[in-house]
Amino acid sequence: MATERLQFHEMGLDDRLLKAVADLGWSQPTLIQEKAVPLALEGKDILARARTGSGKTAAYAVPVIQRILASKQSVREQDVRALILVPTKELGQQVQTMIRQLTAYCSRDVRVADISGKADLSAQRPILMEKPDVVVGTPSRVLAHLGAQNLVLHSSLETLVVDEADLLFSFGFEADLKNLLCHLPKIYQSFLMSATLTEDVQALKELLLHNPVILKLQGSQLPDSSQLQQYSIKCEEEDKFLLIYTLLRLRLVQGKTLVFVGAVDRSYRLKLFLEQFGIPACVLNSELPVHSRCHIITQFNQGFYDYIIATDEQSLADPTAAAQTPAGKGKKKKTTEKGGKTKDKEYGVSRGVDFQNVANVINFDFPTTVESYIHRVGRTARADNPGTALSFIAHTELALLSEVEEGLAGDHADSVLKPYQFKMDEIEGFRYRCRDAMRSVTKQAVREARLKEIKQELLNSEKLKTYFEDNPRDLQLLRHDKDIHPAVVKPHLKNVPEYLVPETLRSAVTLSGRRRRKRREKPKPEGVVKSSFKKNIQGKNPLKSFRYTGGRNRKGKAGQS
Ligand SMILES: Nc1ncnc2c1ncn2[C@@H]1O[C@H](COP(=O)(O)OP(=O)(O)OP(=O)(O)O)[C@@H](O)[C@H]1O
Repeated sequence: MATERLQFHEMGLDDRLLKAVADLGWSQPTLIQEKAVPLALEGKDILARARTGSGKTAAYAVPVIQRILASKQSVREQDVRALILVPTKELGQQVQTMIRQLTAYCSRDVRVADISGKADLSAQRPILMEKPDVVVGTPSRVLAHLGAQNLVLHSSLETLVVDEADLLFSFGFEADLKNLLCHLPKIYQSFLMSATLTEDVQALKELLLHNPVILKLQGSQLPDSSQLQQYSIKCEEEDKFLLIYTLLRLRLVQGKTLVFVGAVDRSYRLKLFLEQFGIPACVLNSELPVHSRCHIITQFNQGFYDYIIATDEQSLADPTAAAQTPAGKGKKKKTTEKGGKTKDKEYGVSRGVDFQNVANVINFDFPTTVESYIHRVGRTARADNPGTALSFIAHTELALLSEVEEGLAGDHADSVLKPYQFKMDEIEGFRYRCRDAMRSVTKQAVREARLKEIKQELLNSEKLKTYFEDNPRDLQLLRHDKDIHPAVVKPHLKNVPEYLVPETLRSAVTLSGRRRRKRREKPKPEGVVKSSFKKNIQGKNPLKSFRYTGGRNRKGKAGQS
């Protein structure tokens, strides 16, 4: 239904900006944009809390760009006018991309540089010497450049944005941020943006904002159940593998899916496990170079992969904390994992990264904090899209589930996770195959999978390109080195014999990669969200026809209580 929402063209924005917004297909501002943009254009400091995926980036980017465009009408020296602080490199690149999209018709007038990447300070110096209008970076990076005099802000800066504000302190940026403030002028406009309002944000508010307008939008921190459906399934550790196999192999979960696990090792375990059934997934973790991480996200967004197995930043708090250890909460961040592997402390998958069109988020391991749950689940149901979140809960994670439910219940009655009644006994037939597959996923296989990833990185490395040009033999050796994790894939596991498929699903699922004839879907009445979980022939969600305990329901009637 058309609302009386203030429209972009009623905000007094530059035509070039409006054209770019139209190109992005944004027919109207989101709620946070509608509220924040006019206030920002009035010059107010803003503290905004709005749920994940609600369009906070453009809520500050649009006024930042507008202000720069307006100032360019008078002859002024080229200078850095806006600084956007982000907690992670992924987010840095994403913010830069969004600003580039919004300045598609005025890219000469508004130049943006993201310095959060891994390049040497000296390599980034020339970029900063050109004084881009907008600089995006992590606090440590920005501080390093300020210290090296590559960046001077005390006379030119007009706007400071702190994106994902709650994360900056928890990522250990507090000292950097305080030092950084000494380099800023006395007066500038500030924005603090966050999906969660923590004590850290409160502390930041005192530090950065002057008499701000506080926009605390939407009661709930996550979309309500008409847009986002949240479920939990109680199961034991081994069942997690059985469940994910069933959900993905029988395509009960459809569409792009992010699977979160609690540790890097575990992500490779899961990847290798799924690979044996012919289910390809890529891993995303802090050990991968930033370039590769961003590449994976871009490729996922472009539809090259359906599944990403991600280790989010909570695992940095305690790398050994897989599913079994709910006590990771509040622990100090480490930057090395077992075995001395260096992790990137400026890595974050679940915070702010705009994975596009994610239909499902699966918490294979449950997150250790309420915030982490919100941010992980917030990767789906973004903007106006529907989404589903499904959490596997081992008994060691029950306390965490209660904590999250409590945290969300205060927020919105709709937010509470509904139990997914799953007939585990009907998929018992798959257990043997899963055990068979798990036997191949040895520590050695996991180690080799990690090595393979590194080998791939070496082959793709821009930095090593010239080295390989000078030393082609090394490149050949690396290329023709025997595949590091040889055929753990067992071809016989790829196919699912029909007799193993629960009766209730036989007519609905896709086996051996062959699709059954698609049923033409009736157009849905307005407002009905299409579930991303595949429906069975009776039109019921097949997952709901399973019961974890209790009697069988051969007819496939919905068994959810
Ligand atoms: N006015 C709009 N209309 C439609 N889509 C929009 C609009 N504004 C932003 N979007 C899209 O919504 C998605 C989410 O936006 P964004 O990443 O800014 O959310 P966010 O609030 O910063 O989320 P998070 O808290 O997770 O960082 C993006 O894909 C963006 O392109």
